[in-house]
Amino acid sequence: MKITKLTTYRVPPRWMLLKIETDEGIVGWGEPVIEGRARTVETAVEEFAPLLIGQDPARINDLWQAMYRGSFYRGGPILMSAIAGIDQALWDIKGKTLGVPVYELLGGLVRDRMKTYSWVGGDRPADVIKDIRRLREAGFDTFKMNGTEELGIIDSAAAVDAAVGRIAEIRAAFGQEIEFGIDFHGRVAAPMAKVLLRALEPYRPLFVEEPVLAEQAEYYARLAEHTSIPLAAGERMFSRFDFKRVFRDGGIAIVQPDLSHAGGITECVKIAAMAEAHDVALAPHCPLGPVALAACLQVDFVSHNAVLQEQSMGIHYNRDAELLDYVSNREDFHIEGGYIKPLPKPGLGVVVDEERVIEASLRATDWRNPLWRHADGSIAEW
Ligand SMILES: O=C(O)C(=O)C[C@@H](O)[C@H](O)CO
Ligand SMILES: [Mg+2]
Repeated sequence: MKITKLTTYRVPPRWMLLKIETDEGIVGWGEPVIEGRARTVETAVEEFAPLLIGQDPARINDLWQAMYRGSFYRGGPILMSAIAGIDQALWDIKGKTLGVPVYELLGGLVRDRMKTYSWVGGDRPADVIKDIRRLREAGFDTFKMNGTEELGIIDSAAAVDAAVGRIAEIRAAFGQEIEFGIDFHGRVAAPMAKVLLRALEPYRPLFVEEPVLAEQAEYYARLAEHTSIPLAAGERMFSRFDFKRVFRDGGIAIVQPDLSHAGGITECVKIAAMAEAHDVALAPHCPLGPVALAACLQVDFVSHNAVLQEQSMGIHYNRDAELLDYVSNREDFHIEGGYIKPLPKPGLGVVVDEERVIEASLRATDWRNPLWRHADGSIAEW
């Protein structure tokens, strides 16, 4: 079998889907995208195409190494997202060729269902109580929200109290009937992370995510000494080589590689195994589309240390398209009581409605994350 064509489709709300065709008619789908840089990743995919056209899609490991090591300048969000989507599509082709889901090719299931969580509140964490109530009716009991609005490197007691007060309200409203992660989203600098973590302790969040920016990873171990709250990170790390420093230095209890940013299934199963060796849990990051989620689930179902799966149903980014809009086999993505079952179909397990993708690609917009500024006019982390 030979790879014959790569086609990318940028689609609302902010995703990009990749179709890889072969000379035997089997097609694989991937989701190579970095939110806010879809066109840049699209160019990176186009630049990898000459390396792939004419090659045997079954040789995923060799093609992965050729894309990664064939780039003298390597790693980082753009190239690793391009490789991720291509890798996903190659695994999709392999599974479809052999007539089995990818998890069967990775040693089979380690669990019968996977726990998922939903986002509540928006960029500025408002209305979380209302959102939790609505999603609890849909059977969810685990949630994630932004922990703060803009926050200064050093900020006021009032800003801390506003952040903590929201969490206190949640516990007052729902007690221990729900669990939730708090995403600091890189908005919190190390000095304030200590203050906030200490103030949030009484409310026992399931985890605090990106307690500081990924480029401040050396603080994870120090912050972990300072709090019992499990710390999570990973969406802005892009390969084993980024994660190995986190495992070496410690401090992170949950790693959250993004299957569409960190080199795809081939790389993320290795990151998952590294995490297991360090007694670190896996909770893949996935605020993206259905192909990314399907790739996450393939890794979740073969990873002993997988504990939680993010999915974007109802997330505040999905303005003009929802998670399953481009999927024909929506029933396979049914979430019951917050759990999802293994996707039964061959390959990644997602049947892409190509007509809807093509139609939607005609109205794709260039999503960009907002640029926030503090009251003094200086740039604020979003
Ligand atoms: O889902 C998460 O954990 C996030 O932090 C959302 C963020 O990743 C946005 O997708 C960036 O555009
Ligand atoms: Mg996050």
